[in-house]
Amino acid sequence: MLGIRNTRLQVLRQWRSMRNVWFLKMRTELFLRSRVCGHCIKVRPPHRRPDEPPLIKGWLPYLGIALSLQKNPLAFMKILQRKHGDTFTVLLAGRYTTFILDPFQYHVIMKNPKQLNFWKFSRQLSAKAFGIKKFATDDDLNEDLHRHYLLLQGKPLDGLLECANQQLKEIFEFQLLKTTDWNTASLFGFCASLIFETTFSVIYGKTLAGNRKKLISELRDDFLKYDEMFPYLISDLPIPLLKHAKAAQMKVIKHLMPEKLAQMQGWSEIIKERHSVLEKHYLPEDFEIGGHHLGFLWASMGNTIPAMFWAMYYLLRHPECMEALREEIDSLLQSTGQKKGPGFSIHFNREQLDSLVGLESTIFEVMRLCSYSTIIREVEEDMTLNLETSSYHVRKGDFVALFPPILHMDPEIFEAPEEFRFDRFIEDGKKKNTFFKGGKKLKYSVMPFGLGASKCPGRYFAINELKLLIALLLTYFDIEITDNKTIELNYSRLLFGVQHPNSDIQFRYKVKSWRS
Ligand code: HEM
Repeated sequence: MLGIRNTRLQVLRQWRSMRNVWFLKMRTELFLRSRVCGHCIKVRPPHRRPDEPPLIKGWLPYLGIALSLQKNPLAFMKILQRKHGDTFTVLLAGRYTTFILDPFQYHVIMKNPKQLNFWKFSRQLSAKAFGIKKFATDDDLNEDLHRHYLLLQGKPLDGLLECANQQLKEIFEFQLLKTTDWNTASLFGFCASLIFETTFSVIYGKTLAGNRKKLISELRDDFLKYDEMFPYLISDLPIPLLKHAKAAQMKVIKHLMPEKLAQMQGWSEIIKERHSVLEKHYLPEDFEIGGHHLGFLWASMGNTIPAMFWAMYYLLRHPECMEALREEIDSLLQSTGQKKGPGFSIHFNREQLDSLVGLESTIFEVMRLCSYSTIIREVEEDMTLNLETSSYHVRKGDFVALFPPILHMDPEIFEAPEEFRFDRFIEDGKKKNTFFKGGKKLKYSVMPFGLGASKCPGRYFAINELKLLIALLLTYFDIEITDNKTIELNYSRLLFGVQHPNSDIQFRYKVKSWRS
């Protein structure tokens, strides 16, 4: 009798504990559901259908595998790949996301631009990160703005680079070349300041107000605070920090409202055109105008700043690379009749920058190691993904994604992929673009700039700006690292571009001795 009672009690306890776990899960889910805008938690049958990719839901409601992925994205994706193959679906922050890891299948995204839609995802991101809501109701606005991205390439790019040369001449002459002794600085802060001031002036021109230095420093500091908050803004989670993140966003938007930008002289062609488009779609006092400028500003610097940091970090850690690049730059200066020496007289045009194959290889190697840009599309209607080896059904509202770090760190493509080798992208003194996997030529080998509809329109400017800055720093300064600590990637903005370092590092620089 007592035995039966004990068994009943055990069953009751088990049932209660199961019920509590279930309640906890439901409460978390409902809480998140009530706070999360734009996404709904998908209700799925507990098992995948036979024609769907393997499904990994993780153990956390809503978040799914998000935390495991963020801890060590590459290692975790490799575990999933070993277990489930090159195509699988995961629950990731409220979305079922099908990853295609086989680089020979990447073209699926390009082949189905209508069924695999970039704009929906991009609209949600613009609303969260930049406060732009109008894309959801005004398709023409998106198209009008996109048309002008061509002003970042081709002939207009020459103008932007000319302006960058002028801008850097000022920064070097009036700031960096002023002292003759060693200066110690934090590398990330130094790179962020240099990229911010150069890029902002190239795109928006210069302020007419007298206190120019103060204004640009204020804007830079507010932008960098906003950028720090960026992962929280896009995370979708109801975290207390979100309030601070929104406040930081608002602060930068205020700097970028039309009446403030009207005080700038020398807008680039792209800003003039964007201004006309925004005037057509908004009233002058509409806050979203500032949001559009913030979006463009972030796109132009959000990745370039950490890319510059990592390029300098690897240069400082690899003297053989620094030496080789110095030789390459010196020989370009000689062949173009330019003399190193006191005073800032050096100028590099696009053709000259293009000839710096060692520097370009270094930048691509840095991107290979540090870029986690993930290509994401939303499935418009239930559809079949026809891959070479098999076909999979994916559902409306799910995401399909490519995860290039798997490609970047594939030892079959890049020997010793975890090592920094600055000359990886050089062959017989020329740029090397051809890489193989399993004896087959790859169409894509390094993908920091996205693919297809979402490919970065500023990529040529970005590479040239980085080259220009690094070439000038190496020409005018002796540079040394003063910290011994090893820096790693901080994955807080996982899936979004070049990752930030987990810590800053000290370095020192001194104007080359010909000046003394
Ligand atoms: C190292 C530097 C850079 C990297 C790694 C980079 C990477 C990317 C990536 C991956 C995207 C696509 C995002 C997506 O799929 O959602 C993108 C978009 C974009 N980038 Fe860049 N970018 C860089 C620099 C720049 C610069 C310097 C500019 C402008 C001067 C720029 C302008 C843009 C714009 C306007 C978009 C949005 C395109 C659209 O809406 O379709 N980027 N960038």
